[in-house]
This record gives sequence, structure tokens and C-alpha cells, in this order.
Amino acid sequence: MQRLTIRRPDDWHVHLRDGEMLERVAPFTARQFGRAIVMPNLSPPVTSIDAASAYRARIVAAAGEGFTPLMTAYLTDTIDADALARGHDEGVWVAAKLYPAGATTNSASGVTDISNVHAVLERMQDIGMLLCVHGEVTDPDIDVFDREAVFIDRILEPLVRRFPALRIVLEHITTRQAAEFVADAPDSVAATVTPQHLMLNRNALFQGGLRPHAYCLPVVKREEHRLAVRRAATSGSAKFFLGTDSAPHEVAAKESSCGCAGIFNAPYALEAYAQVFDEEEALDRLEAFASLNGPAFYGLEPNSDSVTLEKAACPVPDRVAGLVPFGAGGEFSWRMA
Ligand SMILES: NC(=O)N[C@@H](CC(=O)O)C(=O)O
Ligand SMILES: [Zn+2]
Ligand SMILES: [Zn+2]
Repeated sequence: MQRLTIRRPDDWHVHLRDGEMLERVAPFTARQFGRAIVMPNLSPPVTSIDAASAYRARIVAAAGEGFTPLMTAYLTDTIDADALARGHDEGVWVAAKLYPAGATTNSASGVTDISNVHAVLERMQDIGMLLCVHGEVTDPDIDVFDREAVFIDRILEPLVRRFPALRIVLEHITTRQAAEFVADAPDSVAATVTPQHLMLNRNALFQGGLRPHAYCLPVVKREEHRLAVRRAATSGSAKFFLGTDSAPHEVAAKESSCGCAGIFNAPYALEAYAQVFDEEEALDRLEAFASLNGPAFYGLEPNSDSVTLEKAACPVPDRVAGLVPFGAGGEFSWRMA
């Protein structure tokens, strides 16, 4: 049987939620990943040092030994640059997250105009604190499938020029425009890639009926974009790395007249990525994507232990921890050994 041993990967973008949901989902992330960049879009959002360190302690308790959560600050119009810098200096915050207000789940307190955080970004650039970005405009006149590409033109490109030393991660890229922008950008810019944006195109949303479990933001795009994102992820470029964007919602909140955006992919994340890299004949590049490029960009050492995958059918149950996992009812072609 074909086997692949790689350094233990990290997840550079995950939603672990809080309370009872945190306890249900954190073990799945901790089973596969050494560390994870934990998104701050709780309600209320994680905007203070105290809230972030208390949340970190709850994650450690839920995930168990051997897993390190890396915390992010939620940028608002009024967040204080001194407090942000202090949290970074104290080792509480690794990065700050930009949610354009209204762009996605729990983003209502996000930034309403990028100029409101220019001073904060200037400070982050000075102290070497990373910026993670949900890259979609919220203008209702912009077609939902175009919001990432328009964000790159209107917001990201000027931002990269204005703050050339600020390290920026464009999260969960979904388009050819994003893949090309990041590939051509200075080394200060990188991107995370999710399993669903490697595996699904927008037909998946409507396959035989409306498919709420394929709905996430940014929404999956045309096939041409999926192929561009796959090429970027498997290209060997150090600018692209693993970020699942695992975003659990209760089944009733997904299967609803106004369903939540987010796909719970933590249970079989590595299996999905391994399948994609295998299909692209790029298994030799999986370790860099999953385990090396992320730490290098964040200025951290890779993990010292390893995980082994093997090529064998990996059936995915209909429910995991009472939630619908990515790939439910199907199977991936790789499994954890
Ligand atoms: N990706 C999603 O569809 N949802 C995420 C938020 C986000 O990452 O945009 C969530 O928190 O549910
Ligand atoms: Zn997002
Ligand atoms: Zn996310």
C-alpha cells in the first residue's frame, strides 16, 4: 500500500467556536494538526487580550495535550493599536484578522472602511504582526461570485503597496484572480487554501437540488477557478499553504431557509488534501504545503513529529459529532494510517 509520512501539519485558518461546540470539534483539529491559527469571530468577537487568553485556555482544555492554538485579534474600526501591540508582545496574539463588516459569519463588528485601520496596520507592520484577511467586498451591487476579485483590485492591491513590509495572508482563496495575485505579489503576501475550494465548483451547490453543506464563504466558484486554485496549491510555491477554514454550524442552522455559511471539514481534512495532491501528481509537494510553508511565513519552526497517510478508501459518515462533515456519505482516497 502506498504510504506517505510528512512532518505534522498545521491548520493556518480554523474556526473552533466556543462552549459545547468547541468541545465537540476541537479534538478533530488536534488529531491531525500540531497548531492552528484560530479565528476570532465568536460572538462577541475576540477583541481584547483577556478574551483571547481566556479563549486560548478553553481551547487547550478542549483539545488536550500536544495541540497549540495560535490566537488572532478581531480588527474593528476602533481597536486600539497599543493594546494590539501589547497582546502581540505578550505572545497572546500571533496575527490580527480583517473582516470587512458584513462579509461573513459574525463579521458585523468588522471594519467598515479600510482607512479606519490604517494606523493599526502601520503599527502591525512596524512590530511584525501578521494580517489575515477575509478578502471579499460587501458592496451589494457586486455579484457574490465577483466579491473576491473586486476586493483584490479595490482593497488588497493598494494595501500591499501602502504597507510593503506588512505580512498579509489572503485567506481561503477561491479564484484565478486570487491565485495569480498572490503568486505575482511580493514575498510579504501569501494565501491559505481550503479542501472545499480544491474539490468543489459552484455546480456542487445545486447538484440535484440545493446543497447547504457545500455553502461557505467565499462561495465556491466556476470550474476554471477551482483549477487555478489547485494549480497554485500544488505548484510548489511557498506562498500557498494549508488552511482548512473548518467552520462548523449546527445541522439546523445549515439546513434552513437562510442557512449559515461554513463547511465542517476538520474530521477528514488531511485525507481530502492528500487526495487532491495525489490527483495532481504532486504528493511530493504535500509536505511543503501542509507542514513547511505556513510556519516559514509565520516565522515559526515546523513541527518535529510526523503523520502517516496511506492510500486506501476512507469512507465519511453522514454525521460526525452530530454535524455534517465535508464529504459526508462519500469517501476520500487517502486515510490516516
Ligand atoms: N467560511 C465560512 O463560510 N464561514 C466562516 C467565516 C469565514 O471564514 O468567512 C464561519 O465562521 O462560519
Ligand atoms: Zn472568511
Ligand atoms: Zn474562516
